[in-house]
Amino acid sequence: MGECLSSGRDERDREVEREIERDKLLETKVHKLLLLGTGGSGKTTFFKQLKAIHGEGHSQREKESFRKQIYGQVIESMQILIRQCELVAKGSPEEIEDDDRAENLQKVIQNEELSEYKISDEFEESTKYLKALPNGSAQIDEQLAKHIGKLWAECKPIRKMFEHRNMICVPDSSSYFFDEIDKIALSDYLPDASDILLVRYRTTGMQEREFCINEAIFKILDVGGQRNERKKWIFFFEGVTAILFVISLTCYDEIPFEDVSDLGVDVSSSNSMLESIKVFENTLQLQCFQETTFILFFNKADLLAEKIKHVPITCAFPGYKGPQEFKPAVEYIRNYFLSLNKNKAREMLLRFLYFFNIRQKQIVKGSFFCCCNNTFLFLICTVHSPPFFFFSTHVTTATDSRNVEKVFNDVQQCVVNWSIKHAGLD
Ligand SMILES: Nc1nc2c(ncn2[C@@H]2O[C@H](COP(=O)(O)OP(=O)(O)OP(=O)(O)O)[C@@H](O)[C@H]2O)c(=O)[nH]1
Ligand SMILES: [Mg+2]
Repeated sequence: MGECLSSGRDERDREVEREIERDKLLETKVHKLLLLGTGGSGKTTFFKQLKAIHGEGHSQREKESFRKQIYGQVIESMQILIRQCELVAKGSPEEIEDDDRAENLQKVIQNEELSEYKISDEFEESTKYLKALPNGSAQIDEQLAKHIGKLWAECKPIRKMFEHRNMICVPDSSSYFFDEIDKIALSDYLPDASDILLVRYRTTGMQEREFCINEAIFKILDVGGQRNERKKWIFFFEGVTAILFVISLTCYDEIPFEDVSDLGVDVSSSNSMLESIKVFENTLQLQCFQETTFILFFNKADLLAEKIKHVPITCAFPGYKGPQEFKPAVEYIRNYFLSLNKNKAREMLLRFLYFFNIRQKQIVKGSFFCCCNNTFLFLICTVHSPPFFFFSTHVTTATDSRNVEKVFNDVQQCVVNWSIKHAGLD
């Protein structure tokens, strides 16, 4: 009986020790999460959201810098739209041969009436004003706002050209800023939360921040996703706990920014989704990530819900035979990305397949699917852990704070559980 009591006490002591170790691990360990993905997928938008939700928010200086970015995006977008309308409306290949965007665009819209892109004389003053702005001018005053507002509200060719923004690198969010032009032109204008999330600014280099999410410490790194920026990724690979790989669900009909302005690129073989697939595949194969957790964000769900009604995903996935509807399309894209994994130890049908229901905070062993609020979570582990790593996938809208907050709570739990398991403290 005495032996029984003492062995029970030993067991309890060990459990208490493990709990202390676990708490220590959570308090001291900094989980390094690296945001990767091609340009425009939404990495910085996630980063900004985390700053707003779990960080100190944006300072006055940062807001002033975002204001400058917004001015830049609005002016550049309208200038591109004007130029493309003018070039395409000319209709003669000789006249546009020095401009790749227009050349590419003409191939796509050759069945349309090109004269529909001709901007009529009543807008001449406005187009002249915008074209005469010096390069990099970054200030929107009342007068400039009047011209931009008029072109956006009344000029049909501009609206029509905006529908082809995927071919000419005009960001989706430019329509939002055109609509808000009067607010932006106010002398005391400072961007609000939505403006900050929607401005498009290509990241160069890297920005990092530490966030405390549910008492665990995360260092999150945001890097640039454009081709020349991707060459720098390797400098940030050391000590990564998990890769947060962001994929734009809407880029299946887009041309990569680098190809739009590259002379001689064949647009028929240039596609942002194919580029994202290639980059993901290459990242999976890197030796240093063979035991790293991958968390995939299939982002811009809100935009896909609209785009899928007009543009089939077969542009990038000719093998897709399902309906052009949101759910089956996302499911197909998600499975396509997961199928790129060639690491046997990571493979889906491992001997143990666990699905982790975050809401109920319990592991359900052997079930095949678990769906919590549009978020599919796969927790895959090898039979002989460690090594122990998993894939999890989330369908996200990075501009939606509530969605990001929920997704990161899930990510936090997964990463922390992984750390506990990895340290042998589960
Ligand atoms: N509507 C919508 N817009 C989004 C979403 N995610 C990102 N965006 C917008 O997409 C644009 C590009 O997002 P970024 O976060 O700058 O992309 P990035 O991956 O950091 O791009 P790089 O810095 O070039 O690598 C911005 O205008 C964002 O506001 C989303 O889920 N929904
Ligand atoms: Mg960025």
